[in-house]
Amino acid sequence: MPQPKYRKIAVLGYRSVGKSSLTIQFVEGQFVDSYDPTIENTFNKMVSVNGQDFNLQLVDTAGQDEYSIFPQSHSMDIHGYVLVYSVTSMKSQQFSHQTLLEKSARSVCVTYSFHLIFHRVIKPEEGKKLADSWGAAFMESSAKENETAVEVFKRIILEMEKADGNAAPEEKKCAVM
Ligand SMILES: Nc1nc2c(ncn2[C@@H]2O[C@H](COP(=O)(O)OP(=O)(O)OP(=O)(O)O)[C@@H](O)[C@H]2O)c(=O)[nH]1
Repeated sequence: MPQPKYRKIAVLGYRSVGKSSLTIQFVEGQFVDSYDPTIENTFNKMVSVNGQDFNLQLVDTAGQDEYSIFPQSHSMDIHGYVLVYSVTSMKSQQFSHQTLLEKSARSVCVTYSFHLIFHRVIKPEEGKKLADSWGAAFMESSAKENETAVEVFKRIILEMEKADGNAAPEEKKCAVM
């Protein structure tokens, strides 16, 4: 069995788009209904993807806005980024443009939280087009569904593997430990 690979992932995006909810759904398997603005939280999780163990460190960052200064620490030692916006907020999507363009992300996985789906204002094809223009992976997910939250982190692992020049492993089950 190969040694676990350490990977550090930053979860970024506009304020209140579901960064913490998505991360906690992945790490703890539960949906947090309350809203408590994040300063910064770090989580650790071991996952196995295609027979390779990954020791993940997830940095759930404080929500950014037009006035935030992007912390230098979020550009250092990060192997991959999960950029979140809410499909209910055009502003949060436009902001994700800015965040991404400001930095040289090594691997980016874009995810869209189904935040109050009845008020969706951004169509999936719009998100896909945007992600394609960055060469980023695209996914829609809901922090209420464990399966889609797991898929997001599985996808960013695969994107990081590709960026490392490792042949993209075949699609197999992702086991969360
Ligand atoms: N219905 C629904 N609500 C969500 C979803 N994701 C997050 N929420 C709700 O949206 C609110 C904000 O979620 P958070 O996860 O705290 O957002 P955040 O981006 O971490 O917030 P900041 O750290 O302040 O930027 C909470 O009340 C969550 O319960 C989702 O996928 N579906």
